[in-house]
Amino acid sequence: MTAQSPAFDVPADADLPPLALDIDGTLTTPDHTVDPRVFRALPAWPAPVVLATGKSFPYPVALCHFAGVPERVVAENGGVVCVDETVRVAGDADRVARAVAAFRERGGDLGWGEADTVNRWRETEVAARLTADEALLREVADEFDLTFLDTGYAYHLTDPDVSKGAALREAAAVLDRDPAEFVAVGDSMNDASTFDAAGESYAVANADEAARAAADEVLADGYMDGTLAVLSRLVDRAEP
Ligand SMILES: O=C(O)COP(=O)(O)O
Ligand SMILES: [Mg+2]
Repeated sequence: MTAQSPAFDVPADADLPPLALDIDGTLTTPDHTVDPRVFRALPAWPAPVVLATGKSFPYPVALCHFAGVPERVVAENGGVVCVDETVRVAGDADRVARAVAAFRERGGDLGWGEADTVNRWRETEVAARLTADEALLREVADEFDLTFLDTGYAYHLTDPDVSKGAALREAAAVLDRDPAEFVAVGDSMNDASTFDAAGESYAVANADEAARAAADEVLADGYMDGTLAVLSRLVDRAEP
């Protein structure tokens, strides 16, 4: 049986590697919406796919749910890992909360408004809008010993002990896979650790400097076009 997708055919019995895919900038369009081809490509892939994002836990879970694929996700830049029925949460959320309190006391605003659905379900780190006071965020990150990340979509204050890459290693263990079996695609500095953990890594054309430097290869195509180019290449390579 062959599952059809707009960009490639994936034989269901093809020997294809597991994937670690970033979401924003990698599975999306330049308008920040999910590229509709994701809903064909993910279910067609015969090996495990781990979605690794800086977004909070419900976002990648919802994407898996609506794409009809198993819930295999890394959220909050590695703070949360959920693979099949296993969930682990790591990182010093109290320290992050104290850093946010200090940021606010000094006049900072995370920039998401009253409902703040960006942070509402966040368990281990915090995200600020790119319009937030970057210098002040960097100041409190230093003071509270947190990592400052600029993904191009948001600023994050994250426990330095967590990363997408460390989380991918944990996800791989649950899936009984070697992290080196994974092929990773991403676009930002928060994907560099994923690229280190995976055996093969690609930065899409819209990637930032840190992702480009960490990737094995920088793709000619951006966003989902770049990601699909990798998947097509893997399918071609697997064909006898
Ligand atoms: O949440 C962000 O800032 C970016 O999300 P991403 O890791 O899926 O690109
Ligand atoms: Mg991204």
